[in-house]
Amino acid sequence: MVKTYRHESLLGFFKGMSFPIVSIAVVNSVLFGVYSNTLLALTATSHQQRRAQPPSYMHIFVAGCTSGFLQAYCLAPFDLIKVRLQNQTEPRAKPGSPQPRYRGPVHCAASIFQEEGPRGLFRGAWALTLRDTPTVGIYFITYECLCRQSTPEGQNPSSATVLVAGGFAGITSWVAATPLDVIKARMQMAGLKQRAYQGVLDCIVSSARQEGLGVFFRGLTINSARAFPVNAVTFLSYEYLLRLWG
Ligand SMILES: C[N+](C)(C)CCCC[C@H](N)C(=O)O
Repeated sequence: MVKTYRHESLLGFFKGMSFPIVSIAVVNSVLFGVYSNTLLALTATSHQQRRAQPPSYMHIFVAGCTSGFLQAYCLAPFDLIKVRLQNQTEPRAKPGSPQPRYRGPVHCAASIFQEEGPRGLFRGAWALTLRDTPTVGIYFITYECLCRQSTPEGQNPSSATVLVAGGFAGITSWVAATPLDVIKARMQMAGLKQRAYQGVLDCIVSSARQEGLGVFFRGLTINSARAFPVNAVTFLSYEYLLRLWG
């Protein structure tokens, strides 16, 4: 954090932000929409009915994994651009300093498209899918379990319960997701700052061989620190919007 601030000023912390802000609405819409509609297909209960007829944890896990798998492909291009921009560490425009490779998210997308073709925008998508499919299942199971433990049967959880359950769902799912999150980011940077890999398995094996197993938990602390507030607010919005419109 100190180096980023000194090297790139406060703006360094908001690099690559415009795309995630635009994309997170679409990705969350797919994430929560597929989850809720898969539960509707599995249990024939709407969101409101599920408080009185709670789905089984198996159904919640299946719906979460389905949602994680489908939202990964919506997320992949936006996530790639975010990682590429966040890994540009050239100092802010100082005379004589080397210019960063990408001038911004649109230039980044156009450069990847020109240099690597449309498939280039899905670099790291497999690792992202492997990361998100099981961990979104864990995400929703954790949320539902904590809500049920703190809410009388048949009632809606309170705002405090939703915030705490959502926050811990975020942390739990990111703890499970961080190893593959590291691999995903390396696959997305392959060929630029990272050596090119022969695939996800090659990236996992060579990273473990060269840097030890600790490499798979790089970023866990920062991921967890941001995961609580982000997902607490996400679930509160989800619950209240559905109560308003559901
Ligand atoms: C499944 N995985 C842990 C990767 C993400 C689940 C939480 C996603 C949330 N939008 C966030 O940014 O934290």
